[in-house]
Amino acid sequence: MKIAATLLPGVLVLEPTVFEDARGHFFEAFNARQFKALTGLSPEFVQDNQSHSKAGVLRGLHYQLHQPQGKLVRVIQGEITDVVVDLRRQSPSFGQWASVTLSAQNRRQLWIPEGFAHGFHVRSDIADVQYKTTAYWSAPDERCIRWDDPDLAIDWQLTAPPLLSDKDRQGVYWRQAELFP
Ligand SMILES: Cc1cn([C@H]2C[C@H](O)[C@@H](COP(=O)(O)OP(=O)(O)O[C@H]3O[C@@H](C)C(=O)[C@@H](O)[C@H]3O)O2)c(=O)[nH]c1=O
Repeated sequence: MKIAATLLPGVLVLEPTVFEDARGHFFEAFNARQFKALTGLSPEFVQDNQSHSKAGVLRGLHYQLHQPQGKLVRVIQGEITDVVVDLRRQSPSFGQWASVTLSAQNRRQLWIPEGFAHGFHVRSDIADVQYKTTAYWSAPDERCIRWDDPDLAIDWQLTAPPLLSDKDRQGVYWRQAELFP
């Protein structure tokens, strides 16, 4: 497993070691001991989520306010632009965003600690995205920031208007977003 930093402190890119043979390949998608050795962290994951999306779908930017979720995200089919926004008031990168291409081919995983809003845009015909979370989903605790907020000015590298959920169309502007207590 290789690890690389991103522009946002605490957000990490992990790349598993892949063993190829005549049958195909094998890799450990998650190994708690190795994760701790590389990151110093021992997150307790309580949910494994999986979503399937069509080309052009954009989900986000989501976070939970009182029960924040750390997320370990990977793509098992297709390719996405994965985006995080730092909502941690004390952080040197507060209000900044970073994006990483995650695909079934590059097998990269993004570790997003608690304190970030998260979203992704699907660049391939379909994308199956799988992510582990450190807190349970709580509908009343969910918040959504607009993906196209002009102050955040995220470069999603879109070539067409994205396909959004009704909920995501009603995301709030960054300036009005509720921040972690
Ligand atoms: C997130 C979630 C949704 N659901 C249900 C609610 C709803 O009926 C259906 C679809 O939910 P959503 O529209 O919120 O799904 P989606 O827009 O894919 O939401 C996800 O987006 C990405 C970017 C994230 O970071 C995730 O944390 C999550 O917020 O699934 C659960 O049962 N458990 C969950 O953990």
